Amino acid sequence: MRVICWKTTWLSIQTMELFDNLMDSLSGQSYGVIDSFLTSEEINGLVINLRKRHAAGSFKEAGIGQGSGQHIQVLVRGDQILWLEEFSVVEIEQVYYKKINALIQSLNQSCYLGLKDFEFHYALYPIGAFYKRHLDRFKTDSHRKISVVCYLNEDWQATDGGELVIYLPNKPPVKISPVGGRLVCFEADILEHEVLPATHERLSLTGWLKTY
Ligand SMILES: O=C(O)CCC(=O)C(=O)O
Ligand SMILES: [Fe+2]
Repeated sequence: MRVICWKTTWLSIQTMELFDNLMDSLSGQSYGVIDSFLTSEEINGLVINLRKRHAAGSFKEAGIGQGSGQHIQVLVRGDQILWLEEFSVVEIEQVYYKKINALIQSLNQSCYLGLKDFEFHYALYPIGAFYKRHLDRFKTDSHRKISVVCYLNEDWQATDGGELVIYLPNKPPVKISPVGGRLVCFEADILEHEVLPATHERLSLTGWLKTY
């Protein structure tokens, strides 16, 4: 369990505006997007780290379910993942965590979400891999409040596919392209979503903001 250090974070006016827009969107339609949450240097650093660990064989086929009930099901999801561990966090991951902590602080201050913890994994979707329509929150784990996906694909084109499709109640689904640096947040227990296959490897950092 990670302990979040509630240091006062000084956010730029621009970041505050981005967070405010995200929170409006989250409270209005249960999802929100921040473009350019990461700079291209940050994306680059994370991708280098992701690729190094992938080459070292640290990634595993992602499973479905939780704990010992987890099983691998390529017909449902075809991504490979690596969880970020608290004690092996390299500098560039700390930069990411710092931004996530600032976001958590804003969400708690404005939306009273009581977020205290988070967990993230790298995800690599090989060409053609997908993740069928699903809900992120496990039936037995009500602590995952907000799902957060940050994309690490530089030069992603609309024709590359790999969109995240979010299914909204009583509205047409929304398709979001996994453009590098883009951050998508949505309510983990409310919005079903899926990942469409892509014509390129699709990289991301995916995680959850939790109440404990
Ligand atoms: O990568 C995405 O766009 C979403 C991933 C996802 O739904 C998940 O890992 O649960
Ligand atoms: Fe998901």
